[in-house]
Amino acid sequence: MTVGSSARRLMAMIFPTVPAAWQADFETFQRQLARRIAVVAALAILILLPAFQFIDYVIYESQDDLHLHNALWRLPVSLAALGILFLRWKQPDGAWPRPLLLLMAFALMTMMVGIFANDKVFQGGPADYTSQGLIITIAAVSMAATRGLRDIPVIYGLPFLSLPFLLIHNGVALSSVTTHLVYPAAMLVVACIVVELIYHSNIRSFMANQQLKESAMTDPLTGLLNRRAMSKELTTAHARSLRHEVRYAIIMADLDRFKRVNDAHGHDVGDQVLVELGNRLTTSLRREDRVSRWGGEEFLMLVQDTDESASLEVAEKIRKAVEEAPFPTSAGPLPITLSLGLALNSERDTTETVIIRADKALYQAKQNGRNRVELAE
Ligand SMILES: Nc1nc2c(ncn2[C@@H]2O[C@H](COP(=O)(O)OP(=O)(O)OP(=O)(O)O)[C@@H](O)[C@H]2O)c(=O)[nH]1
Repeated sequence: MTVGSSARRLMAMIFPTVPAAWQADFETFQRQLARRIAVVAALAILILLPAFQFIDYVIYESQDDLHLHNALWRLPVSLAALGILFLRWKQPDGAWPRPLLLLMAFALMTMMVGIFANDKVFQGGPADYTSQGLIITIAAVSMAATRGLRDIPVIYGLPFLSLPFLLIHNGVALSSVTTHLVYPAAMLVVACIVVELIYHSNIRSFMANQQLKESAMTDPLTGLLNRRAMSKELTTAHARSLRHEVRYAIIMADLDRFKRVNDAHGHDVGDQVLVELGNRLTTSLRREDRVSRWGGEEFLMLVQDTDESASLEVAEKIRKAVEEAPFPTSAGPLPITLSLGLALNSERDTTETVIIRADKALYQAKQNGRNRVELAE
């Protein structure tokens, strides 16, 4: 292994990226994560901000300007939190979680920076208390950056850029503005690191989960759907067929005289034939159709939105794709053929009855000489 490839593997381990095929699932994962964080953060905000407002009154009783100022800074973030809880109730599966979470985080940082800038100059004001508040807020808001570093400018950019102006506006001397910026700037750097670590650990846990999910759904030899996953697909297709009044077809396919291949060339060569068959079946079907390894050398295919002549054409195309070119194996090219049974669903069917009819048609194809398609009655 070269130094370059080791470095690349190390970088991929530290900064994993999501493969294109999983992007849609990753979006869903991100949205669910953002929704959970948004709801918890909104509840925390709606409990903590009124509590802080009350504590301000108790500690700094006579400073009405301070209370009004703080209440105004606290209002937008409280509204954003209320908006999140409202949408969670009205549109639980909507696309709002990420944008609203970012908006609430931005409002929270703006609030904190505003209060921080004001308390720095307030006579007897709670400067230390807001410095600590700023640190805690930055740490808490880091959770809102569900896309890592790229969310930071959205959340922190404007509040931090406006901090020097707020300080000057509140009467801080130009010469001491930079002193007041040290704390927030240091926290910003820490936040960037934390956010990136959280983001990549999220990606890693998503990928681990996804790999588990995929391996529970696929046949390890051919990479096709396994029987369990295909059963789910059939249930969905059946419900869809009833709802939209469209038909689906099930094609049950079985290699002809496959035992002879195993006996003559060994199990490994037999496995190579199964893998090649999986590829040919997949490339013969449309994207919305499904192929599964139903049992040892038996494959079940689901053809969506179809009718008798179209599905017969598909089955014939598959048969030809297997027959027309020998299968490349380590024992050399082997001529292979496939028998297929085809059944279309009707209103009276369940998925099980369609499978039984496809199976019977397959049996008929074997009886009638193999390497052929039979349509179920
Ligand atoms: N290499 C390999 N062979 C398998 C696998 N699963 C099942 N088989 C073999 O598939 C063969 C099926 O044989 P049979 O049921 O007798 O059928 P056939 O020889 O294909 O004959 P017909 O179906 O009647 O045309 C058996 O030899 C099984 O061992 C597998 O995962 N790998």
